[in-house]
Amino acid sequence: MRLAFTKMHGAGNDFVVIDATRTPFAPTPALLRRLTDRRFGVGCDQVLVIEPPSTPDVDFDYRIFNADGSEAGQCGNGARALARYVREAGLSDKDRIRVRTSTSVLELGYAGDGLYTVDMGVPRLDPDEIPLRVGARAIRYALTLDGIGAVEFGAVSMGNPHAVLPVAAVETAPVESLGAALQAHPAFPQSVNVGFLQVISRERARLRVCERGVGETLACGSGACAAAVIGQLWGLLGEDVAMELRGGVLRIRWPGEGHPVQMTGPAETVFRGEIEWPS
Ligand SMILES: N[C@@H](CCC[C@H](N)C(=O)O)C(=O)O
Repeated sequence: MRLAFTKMHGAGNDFVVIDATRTPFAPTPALLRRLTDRRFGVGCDQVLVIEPPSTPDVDFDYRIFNADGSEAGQCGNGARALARYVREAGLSDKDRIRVRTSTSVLELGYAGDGLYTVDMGVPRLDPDEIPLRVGARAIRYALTLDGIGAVEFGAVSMGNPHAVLPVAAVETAPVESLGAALQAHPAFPQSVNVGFLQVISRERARLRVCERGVGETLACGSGACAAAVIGQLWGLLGEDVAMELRGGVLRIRWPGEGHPVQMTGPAETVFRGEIEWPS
């Protein structure tokens, strides 16, 4: 059988997009490995699957699989790629579409100049919703990690769990080692995406993210939203922030608690292809 796919990226966070709007796609772990593996397969951080809507209030369902095969509830960069895919493939003639992930409903649209905007929904700050096992909600949490010591961070769910750590310089931050240690901590029962945030001014910050199920990526859209929310709650960032990631810049707007986060950034199509499956 031949499986058609589209390789895309959003600020360097790369995807294999499968259009399952006409033909159902039920990925096995082996097929996901073939699609995500950068040496023995196509290669990507996430596989994104577009499906027919499961409820009438959305245009499409949107499933997200990390490189390790785990399924995630949110992918902000992927949502911009999806908005571009739907436009290019002529799957909808609407200016804005609504998509359902396993945890969230997102609204996506073209913003002009090659940029796409995603309404990422209202950030969830209650520890039970993240989920984070620490007791009461706080602006900063602390955990003691074996061989590392005490680590302070903010935490939020953007439809997936995020921890955000303040750093003096992202270039020297121990992204993979500290990221992996926090991801394995029992306080995060579903693991966590870990962002390292360097604030430059109230409108500008740098961010590196160790993603759950992947490792460090060139950009993480939900991570950029999480960092903007936590940075604002800490009183360090304003409502509009240019978040500089290794693969590009995302603009994040959050008017404050109870409001949804808007993320604007690029989405590119790299190439289209087919694989034989099973090979
Ligand atoms: N790249 C993403 C997030 C993908 C999912 C994440 N690794 C998780 O497991 O929650 C983004 O742009 O938001």
